[in-house]
Amino acid sequence: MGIPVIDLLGALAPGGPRVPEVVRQLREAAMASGFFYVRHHGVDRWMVQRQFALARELLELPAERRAALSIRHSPIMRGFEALGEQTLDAAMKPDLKESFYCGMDWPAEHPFVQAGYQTYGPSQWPEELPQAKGLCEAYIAAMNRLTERIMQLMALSLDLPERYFDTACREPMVTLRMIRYPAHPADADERTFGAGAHTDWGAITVLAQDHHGGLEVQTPGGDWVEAPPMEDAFVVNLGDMIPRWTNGRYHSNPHRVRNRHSGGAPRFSIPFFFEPNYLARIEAVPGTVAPGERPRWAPCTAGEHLREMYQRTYARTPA
Ligand SMILES: O=C(O)CCC(=O)C(=O)O
Ligand SMILES: [Fe+2]
Repeated sequence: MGIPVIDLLGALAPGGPRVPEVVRQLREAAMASGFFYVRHHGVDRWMVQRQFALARELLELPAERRAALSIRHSPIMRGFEALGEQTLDAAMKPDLKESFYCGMDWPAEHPFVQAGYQTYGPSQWPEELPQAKGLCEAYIAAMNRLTERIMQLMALSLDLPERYFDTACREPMVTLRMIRYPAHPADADERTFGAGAHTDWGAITVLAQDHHGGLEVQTPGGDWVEAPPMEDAFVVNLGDMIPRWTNGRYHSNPHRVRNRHSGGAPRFSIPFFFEPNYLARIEAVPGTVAPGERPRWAPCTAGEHLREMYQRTYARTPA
């Protein structure tokens, strides 16, 4: 089973001619692995290319500069993650990747910033790259538009009103991550990964990957399939909040990365993580719990859910 490709042409705006067809395809993908490609997604190609160029510049800053702007210095995990700092699959070795995390620019007086809530606070921008903040914020704005639309299509796919999730998605928790994976070592054992098998934690992840490949996705049957790069397409996958929101009807499947096909070059990828508002209540939506049955998950807030997940893989507690 491959990963389906969903063409968003004619479905990016409410009332578009292809909305019913896209909603059907989305439902099918969400009930299978929770992974799909999107084409004609409305994000300019040059914007994605520019973002990859920036990812390279960021992750090629001298190691001591990156260490000075480490996520360890940020209560909300913004900044640079070093090689081996995260272990996405606790049964495996630490991940062979390094990354830069940033987010939206919230005003210091916003109540969520004041409260120190995860994701709502300042990023750490390197002064050597003065263009970084503007580029990332523009990219995040484009990703926000795309994900908000995917959430609307998802609402339709659950026979809910198109704007059902809009309120929960206001002032969302978003994280943009730029990752560099060194080439997979020739002598690596089977416990070595660029990113160990994991599910994403939020609602929607939109991933731009370079041309090297290396992402693998677990199918509902348990096999691992490659999610090869596709020009001008993003890989979209559902995170753990979606099963919680749909009482298990939609899936967030494990995936992992090994940079094995690049001929020794590093692999870059840019995942954008979209989660609802920190205070949004995540509980089974209407129509997903059969009469007489109990929901599979206890309700929680989106913030509680995310906080628990960071704690598990970084062995530290963000706000
Ligand atoms: O680099 C990739 O292709 C995937 C990264 C990923 O799964 C993540 O950051 O959650
Ligand atoms: Fe992931």
